Amino acid sequence: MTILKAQGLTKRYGNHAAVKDFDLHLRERECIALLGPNGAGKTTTLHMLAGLIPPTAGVILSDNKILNRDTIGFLPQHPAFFDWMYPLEYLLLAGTLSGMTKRTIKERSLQVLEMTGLLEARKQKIGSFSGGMKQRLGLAQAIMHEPKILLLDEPVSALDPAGRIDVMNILEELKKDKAILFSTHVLHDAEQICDRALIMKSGQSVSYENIKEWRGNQSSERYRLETSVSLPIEGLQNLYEEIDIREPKLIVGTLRDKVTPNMLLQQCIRQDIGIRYFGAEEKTLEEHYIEVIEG
Ligand SMILES: Nc1ncnc2c1ncn2[C@@H]1O[C@H](COP(=O)(O)OP(=O)(O)OP(=O)(O)O)[C@@H](O)[C@H]1O
Repeated sequence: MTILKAQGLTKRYGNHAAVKDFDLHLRERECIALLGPNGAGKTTTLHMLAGLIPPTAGVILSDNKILNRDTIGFLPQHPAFFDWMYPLEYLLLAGTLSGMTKRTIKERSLQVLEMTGLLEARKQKIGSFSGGMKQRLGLAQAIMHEPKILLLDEPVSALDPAGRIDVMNILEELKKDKAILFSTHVLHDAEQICDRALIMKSGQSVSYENIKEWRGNQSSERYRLETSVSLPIEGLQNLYEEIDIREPKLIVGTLRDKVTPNMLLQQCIRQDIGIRYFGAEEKTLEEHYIEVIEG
């Protein structure tokens, strides 16, 4: 069932359309990545969906009714923290702003700190937190009131690899009972965790892929060949229809009609080329993204 629907969403600043005719169908427990270059309109879209800025045109519905803000948890791109506060004070503030009672806030704060791996750090001031811990506290704030929908603006872009993995693991858990829409420039994460990827360019949605179906639809006729020596390409080249020599020891390509992978491997053996890896290669979301953005 669609839990968040947007139709014809548009935001104009003067003559400039930051977002134009944007449609979205976010289903229960679905995770969608919002991708696009800087300035594509991702933040503006998330702000409209979160009710932070009014759209110039278009409608936003939840369960086919006018969106109730209580169903949304939002993590801004640059969450503001008071360094002198303790995490529980910050969550008290967030819970109070969401209209929660003091008693519920107390219980729920400990739960969300546990979920975000910050329970042990509850006696530390926020000022002593690392970037990753702050981002997790931002997530804790977003889920305080148990929203059904999470909107996250670049939750991992500013984090180091360990911090990114922590946040991604939390999102994996959260998506078991929440619908999540998050913007990111880290395409690998989007590919790992999301059901769909929505690519925006110049304020418009230009590609909307179901990641599983998109993978299944790919004809895996590209092969990746990694060798232990720099490739003497003569002899191999005429077996390929299309060839991409990425590095001296790595080529990716599609074989000619009637050429089998075995024939390619036999040719490598004849030329005494040591094979380190050979296998079918699927297109990555990153390659698809670049084709869509540059196309
Ligand atoms: N308050 C504003 N006034 C005028 N123009 C704005 C305003 N907010 C955003 N824009 C413009 O709208 C466009 C979309 O901006 P937005 O921040 O939504 O992009 P984004 O995809 O989130 O970019 P990034 O990846 O850099 O965060 C940009 O051209 C931006 O300059």
